[in-house]
Amino acid sequence: MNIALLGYGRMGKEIEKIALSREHTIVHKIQGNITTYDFTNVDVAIDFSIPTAAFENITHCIQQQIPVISGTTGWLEKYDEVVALCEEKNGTFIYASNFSLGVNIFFEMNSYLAKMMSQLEDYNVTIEEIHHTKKLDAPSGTAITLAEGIMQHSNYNHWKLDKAENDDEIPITAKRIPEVPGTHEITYTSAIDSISIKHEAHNRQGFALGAVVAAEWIQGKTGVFSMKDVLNI
Ligand SMILES: NC(=O)C1=CN([C@@H]2O[C@H](COP(=O)(O)OP(=O)(O)OC[C@H]3O[C@@H](n4cnc5c(N)ncnc54)[C@H](OP(=O)(O)O)[C@@H]3O)[C@@H](O)[C@H]2O)C=CC1
Ligand SMILES: O=C(O)C1=N[C@H](C(=O)O)C[C@H](O)C1
Repeated sequence: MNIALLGYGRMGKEIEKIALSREHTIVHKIQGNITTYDFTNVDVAIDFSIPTAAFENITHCIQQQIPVISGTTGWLEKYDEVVALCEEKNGTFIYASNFSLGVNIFFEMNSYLAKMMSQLEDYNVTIEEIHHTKKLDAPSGTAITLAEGIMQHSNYNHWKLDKAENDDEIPITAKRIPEVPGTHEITYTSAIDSISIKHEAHNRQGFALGAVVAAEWIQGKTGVFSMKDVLNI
């Protein structure tokens, strides 16, 4: 595949390594103003840029009929607009707050646990995420996806950064510690005990591999997909 990297920071560089090891070619490493690049020979664009650039990057590719994989977090208020454009243009798009296989298994565990806990009123849930100090957004996209998974199966209706103010809010704590690639923990606490599940990334390889696998999987397909589709879980 000929890949255009939209964003060539920590993730862009990690994706390049994995893509080259799987015999793909990087045709562009785009760090700004996407409109100046020629997409004629591009099979797929992989966007790991910054929250303020993701929407323009993604919509530009959809307009040019280039399939897009996006892992950028912090721009999701415009997700529905991207879906609408994709449908209008018969385009191809995958967003995932987290592309790693481990976290996608963890998402399933989170839903299963939320279902079991939904009848147990003595327990309150909290989410904690820890990331490196260069991260621009808080809470992490993964923490938001985890909160959404809990809300689907419980009486919680919102998430709230730091302290919850109402009973139907899931509090999310975001900690920033140098060099941490990404840790997420969900804890249910009662007066009697606590139950926790945790995912800890040791490096960025899992995120990058998942994004490249998604780019390979999406070839020849049209529509809006998720990592659940890619991994068939
Ligand atoms: N879904 C997932 O699995 C994962 C998602 N992420 C997310 O991916 C994103 C990138 O993370 P990370 O690589 O660590 O961040 P970095 O800051 O290391 O990289 C972002 C890069 O985007 C560049 N950039 C700035 N403006 C644009 C633009 N208009 N178009 C393209 N690129 C641009 C930046 O350039 P410059 O420095 O010159 O501004 C920088 O090199 C974040 O939103 C992060 O949360 C991260 C890991 C996993
Ligand atoms: O910024 C990061 O580094 C990460 N961002 C993603 C997120 O916001 O969930 C995924 C991963 O945890 C690393």
